[in-house]
Amino acid sequence: MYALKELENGFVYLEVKNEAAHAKIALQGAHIFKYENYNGELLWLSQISRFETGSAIRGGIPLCWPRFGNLDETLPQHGFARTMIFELIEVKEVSNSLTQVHLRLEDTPKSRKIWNFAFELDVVFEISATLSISMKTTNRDTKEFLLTQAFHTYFQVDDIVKVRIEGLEGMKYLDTLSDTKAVEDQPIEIDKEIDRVYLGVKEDIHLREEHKNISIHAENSNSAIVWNPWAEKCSNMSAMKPDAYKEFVCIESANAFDDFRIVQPNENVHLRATYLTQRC
Ligand SMILES: O=P(O)(O)OC[C@H]1O[C@@H](O)[C@H](O)[C@@H](O)[C@@H]1O
Repeated sequence: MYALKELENGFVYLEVKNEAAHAKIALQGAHIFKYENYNGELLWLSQISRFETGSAIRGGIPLCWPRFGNLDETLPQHGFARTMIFELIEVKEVSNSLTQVHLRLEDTPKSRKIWNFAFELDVVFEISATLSISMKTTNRDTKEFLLTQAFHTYFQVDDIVKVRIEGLEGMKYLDTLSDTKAVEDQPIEIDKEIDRVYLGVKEDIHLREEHKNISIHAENSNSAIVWNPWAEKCSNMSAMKPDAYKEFVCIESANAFDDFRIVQPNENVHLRATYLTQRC
């Protein structure tokens, strides 16, 4: 079953339930903020996140589009899609345990003021025993445009200091905190602030905890970001409780930095990620 729901302030989201999973997707930002299957909840959501037009939800999977990060001073950090209202194109109950949700954003006078291109951004979720999300960017303009993008996925974890991230060993990364480059020599464990952009990513990434493994399979992505703000930054961030950094890690499948795309008129670019959860 699925239903469109509206909060008192007019904020609209789609609720999907099938035999395999339960999900909630806001029309603002095509932003999934809940996905639960028989292995429990996948996504972290801030207890104090605002659900209101114009501010991005803190948690779930914000879409960074048409920019990842803040290198382009002409655009807001992580682009503008996460605060735009998408159109719900279709919900397809493919089987008892698979629901497809298709949302679309097109350029508007408002988006043209921020980024002066004609485009379509099609986002498709597959809600089943696994979660998959894809973004298809189509250039509807007469001139090419540059695209960087990411699924800014907040994974819920039991305890950040017990997390181990595998699959990025041997990868080059840019440490954006020190603005230095290095090569990852071992699985990642987190005991302080981390903000790294990995390049040349080819393999699946695994987020391992004592009783849970999450595998991230990305398509058409050669970059990934690992981020946790840790205590000091967390206490200064919007819509985050001071201790929230203990409960999540962001592992973002991206086309970021050197992994940017140039999209020619009438061409499109796909980015897709699939998340598989396992109890152990
Ligand atoms: O607060 P925002 O705009 O959602 O960004 C959160 C974080 O997003 C991450 O992707 C960036 O690497 C961090 O530098 C940034 O702080």
